[in-house]
Order: sequence, then C-alpha cells, then structure tokens
Amino acid sequence: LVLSHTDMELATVNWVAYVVPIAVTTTIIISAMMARRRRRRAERSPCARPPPVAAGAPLVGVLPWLLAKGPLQVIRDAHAELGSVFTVRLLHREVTFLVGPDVSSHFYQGLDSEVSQDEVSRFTIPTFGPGVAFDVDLATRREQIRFFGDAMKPAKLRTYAGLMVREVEEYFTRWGESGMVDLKQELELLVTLVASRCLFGEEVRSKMLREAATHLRELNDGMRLVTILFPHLPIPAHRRRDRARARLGEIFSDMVRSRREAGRPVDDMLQCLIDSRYKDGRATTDTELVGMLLSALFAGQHTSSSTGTWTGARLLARANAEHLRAAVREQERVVGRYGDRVDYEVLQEMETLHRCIKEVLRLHPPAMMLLRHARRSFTVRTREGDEYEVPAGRTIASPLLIHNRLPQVYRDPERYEPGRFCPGRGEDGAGGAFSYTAFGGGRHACVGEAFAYMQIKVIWSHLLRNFEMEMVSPFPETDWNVVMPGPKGKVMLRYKRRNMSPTAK
Ligand code: HEM
Repeated sequence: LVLSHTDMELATVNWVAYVVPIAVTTTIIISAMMARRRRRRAERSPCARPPPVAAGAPLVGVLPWLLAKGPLQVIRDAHAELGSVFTVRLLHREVTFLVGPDVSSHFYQGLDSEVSQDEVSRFTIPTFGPGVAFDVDLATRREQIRFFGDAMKPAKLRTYAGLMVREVEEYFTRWGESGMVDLKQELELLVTLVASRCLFGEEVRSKMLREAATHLRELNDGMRLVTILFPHLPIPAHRRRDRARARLGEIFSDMVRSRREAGRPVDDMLQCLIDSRYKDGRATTDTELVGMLLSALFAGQHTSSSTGTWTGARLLARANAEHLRAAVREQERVVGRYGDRVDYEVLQEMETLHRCIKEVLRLHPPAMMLLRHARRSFTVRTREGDEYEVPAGRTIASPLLIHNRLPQVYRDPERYEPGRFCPGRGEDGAGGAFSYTAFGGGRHACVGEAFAYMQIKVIWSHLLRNFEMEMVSPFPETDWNVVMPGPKGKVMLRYKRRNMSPTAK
C-alpha cells in the first residue's frame, strides 16, 4: 500500500487530532489525582498532630482567665507557652490561633470554599443590615466589594483628596488661637464629616451629621466580644445598636431616594454605587445601597478616627519627641516646595507621616483579630518544623495584635519606631508576606487602605502645620470591651496656633 504525500499528511493530522487531546486529558487527570493524594497524605501526615490546647476550666474553658486578665493577656500567655499554633476553648467553641507569617498563608490566601468568613461573621448582620456583607451569598458579596474597589480607584481618590482638604480646613477654623480639646471626640466627628462628604456629598451633612456620628458610635459600641457568640443577647449595648441601625437606615433611605429623584449625577461614592452593575446587568437596590453606605461608613469611621487619635497620642508622647520633630520637618519641606497646596500628589510625598501612621497601626490595629471557619482540614508547619493538623469545622483566628509584634519580625517590637519601614530597613517586608496585617492581606485585604491613609494624612498634616500641641492627659489605655478596640477615655490636648505657610514668613 502506497500512501501519497497528501495522504500521509492527513494521516498525521488525524493521529495528532486523537492522540494529543487524549495525552493532555490523561496528564491533567493524573496530576489532579497525584495532587489529591499529596493533599490527603499531607492531611494524614504522621507528623501532624492536633494543635496544643491552652489550659482551661471544665465546661467553660478559658472564661475565668478571660474575665480576670482580658483577652489580650490570655492569648499572649498561650502564645508564650505553646508557640505559634494553639487552640483556646471558650464555652462550647474551640478557636485555633495562627500567629506569625510562617503559619498564616492558608488563613489569608486559602480559597473561600476552604477557609470561609461566613460562619464566623454572621454576628455583624444586625449591624450592617439586610442585603449586604454576610447577609448575602459569597458571589453577591464579592461583587459588592468590587463596587467599593471601583469607588477607591486613584482617579476617584484624587477627587476625594480635594473634598477631604476642604472639610478639614473648614473644621479647624472652629478652634481658637489656643485652647484645650478632647482629640478623640474631635476626630470622631471630623472623620464622620470627611467620610460622609466623600460618600454622599453635601445633602446629608447639614441635616444629620452629629446624629449620624452618635449612631455610628453606638453601632461600634454594640459590637462587643459577647456579640460574636450571642449577637442578639438582650443587653443595653445591643438594644442601642438596633435603634441606631434603624435610625441610620431611615436617614440613608431618604438620601438614596432623593438622590435618585434629583437625577443629577454627582461625583461621590454614593453615585458610584448607584451606577454600579452586577455581572448580570442588575442595578443595586435601595436596601443594598443603604447597607453599603452604612458598611463603608462603619468600616472606615471608627478605624480611621481611632488611628488618628493614636497617631496624636504616639507623636505627642514625650518619648517620641524625635518622631514628632521629623514629621514637622517634613511638613516644612513640603510647604517649602508646594506652598499651601495639599492634594493627592502632595500627600504621596509625606512619607515620614505615612510611616508614623503605619507604625501606629502596627501597634494599635483597630481590627485586633480576624476570624475564619475551616471548611476543610489543613496542615500548618511552624518555623521550628512542627506540623499541626487543624480539623474541618474549627474556628481559626489571626490575632493581629500579637502577629504584628513578633520579635522575629520586628526589632524591639513594643517600641514606636516608624523608621523600621524606611527603605533599606523594611522590616515588614523582610519577614515575608503577611508580616504586616493591619489591613488584612491576601484574598480579603482591605479595599479602603489608600482612602484611610489619605484621610489621616490630610488631618495630621493640617494639625502639624497649624498647631503646636501638647498631650495633657496620660497616654491612653485601650478599650478591650469592643470588637474594634480604640483609645479609652478622653485624650486631652492643649494647642496653640502657629503658621507654617510661606506667606506668613
Ligand atoms: C484605618 C482604617 C482601616 C483599617 C485598619 C481597616 C482594616 C481592615 C482589615 C483588617 C480588613 C480585613 C478583614 C478580614 O480579613 O477579615 C479589612 C477589610 C475591608 N475593609 Fe478595611 N480598614 C480600614 C478602612 C477601610 C475603609 C475606609 C473602607 C472603605 C470602604 C474599608 C473597607 C473594607 C472592605 C470592603 C473590606 C472587605 C474586603 C474583603 O473582604 O474582600 N476599610 N479592613
């Protein structure tokens, strides 16, 4: 049998057409089977044991220790005694803590189908309300987070920078030539003013700002440690939370309705969210918009105002006089170069101030602990080489407060030292991914980070340029009663005006 040249080519093509897909499919199946077997073997690793369990009392676990020492000390003690992976039992729940970058990659990077937020975050539903966050399925939530992400793109941030500067300048005209203020109270109100101007422009501010600031405080105060276990427990803080949520819902519903009726596009975050579309083309509903506005305000308000207050407390502490001087000198340099102009680009040049805030967030992260639910078991290996198997169904926690103060990552970790983030030192980078987690990281990293920095920089650059300040109350303690701890009590500040403007010289 003699084949012509064309016949031979056809035969080759036919052969290739059959064999290549079969080979590719077989390779894919074999590698999938091998990966599965590797995973199973890793899960059943003879070296992997369950994480060690912190001492506790029968039935109630660490509850007595928690009441006596507070949550931070309980976790610190267990970490010191048991190492970077350990389990704490509280009443009916077991929580496995993963401390440090070496054991945290699965926590931050794992698929939502394996390490999920849903089971451990439903306690936030009474705060955020229906139609958003953990009241909706993962696909819808992802899309809503994308809407926030779009509203935080650099082009938008440029617009917000202008709004922030105007709001901050206007606010501080109320301060006299000299005086005494509670910095914490001042920044709570100012951050609400700034955030709401960027979120929904002028219309609400004049009507409801003081009221909204009070209700937001009540929402935060209503998210207590007990809320995680019993979100509907009839305690006064939960009742105030529910009343505040209902009132904020009314205010925001009115606002959304009047914006839709006005029909004129405005350049703020509300408009971005109104114009957002789900992948199937569906528009956001009024209930979702109200929930998203509230979530954005909640996510950014307390976190930013407490960071702003801690920044003041740290910079004005006597021990940190050199860091205050460095921050003031930087403002003098920036003013020398750009005069009174403060905008998105100028703010990027304030690197010293940026590091001062970043260091505040390392020592005082507003989200002190992140939680997930392990839907599948997984194995972690510590830097000492121990392997532990975390079983499916376990609550897992990343305690930021300890995680960001590890001596193997940060030199002299308890010290306020913004210089540790300078180029060349970069302690947060040298420790590997997830060494610095004040804004989370990986799959669910904060989408508001740039916005938050910008806001705090606008406030503190204004304060440093225009006022000489002294903290007259002691360095604040931390309020550990709430899920997002901030400075406790008043933070009293004495100020006197000064003028750094070049026209004043
Ligand atoms: C100093 C200010 C802030 C801090 C310290 C902070 C911190 C965090 C942290 C730690 C997470 C991760 C949560 C987790 O993994 O479970 C997170 C997520 C998030 N943050 Fe922020 N945040 C701040 C400001 C803001 C602002 C201003 C917004 C504005 C909308 C915002 C929106 C969000 C959103 C939407 C997520 C969820 C991302 C996701 O699940 O994919 N945050 N934030």
